[in-house]
Amino acid sequence: MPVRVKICGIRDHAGLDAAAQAGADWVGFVFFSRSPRYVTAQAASALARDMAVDGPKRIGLFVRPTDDDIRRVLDHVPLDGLQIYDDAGRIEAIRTHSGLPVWGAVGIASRHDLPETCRVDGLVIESRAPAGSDRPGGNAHAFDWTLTHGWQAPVPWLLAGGLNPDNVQRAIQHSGARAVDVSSGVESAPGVKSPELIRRFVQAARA
Ligand SMILES: O=C(O)c1ccccc1N[C@@H]1O[C@H](COP(=O)(O)O)[C@@H](O)[C@H]1O
Repeated sequence: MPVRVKICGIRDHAGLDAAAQAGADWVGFVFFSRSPRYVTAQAASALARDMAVDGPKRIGLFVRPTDDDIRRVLDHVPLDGLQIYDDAGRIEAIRTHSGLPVWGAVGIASRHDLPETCRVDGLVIESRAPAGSDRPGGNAHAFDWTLTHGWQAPVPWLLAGGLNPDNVQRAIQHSGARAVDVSSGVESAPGVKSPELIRRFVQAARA
């Protein structure tokens, strides 16, 4: 099974088309207004509705959302799953209410942060946000990939944080990840996806 790839922070058709043509498994839409990758529900709807049924699955990323925040987006955008930054109990509740597959994001500083049990559909394992950052992810910040080596993950997981076309293969080898997630590392400027970097990233992850 090839390594699976998520391209997060899609904001325009150029990025979306590049991700789909490169064969990405998932694309992410960021519904967090402090992010340079923020998209409104209306903008994401225009992108998501044009996607082929056999193309990448559509993941909505939320940071500490209320149920209404999620409902307002789902009223417009046909999402296939949610990526949530919140505490474990709240993420499980969102899974119950939304009826969609839910991935919980977990910031890792040491091996002790890796969950041994959970009640979600997947985990996004990434570095803790650096001090002073106003967002919990999307900081182009990597952690020690060997921390996940040999971890008995309770559910499928993605490796994220600071990945790019030049380091993704090393990251896969050191971490043992079978799925990877990237945002900053495939951009020419914050929030601007580069079709060329997207192509190179997917190719490198699957090499
Ligand atoms: O991309 C963002 O701006 C963002 C904002 C808030 C939470 C998460 C965010 N992005 C996610 O963070 C990881 C790693 O991103 P990067 O490759 O280091 O930029 C990834 O899951 C993004 O989807």
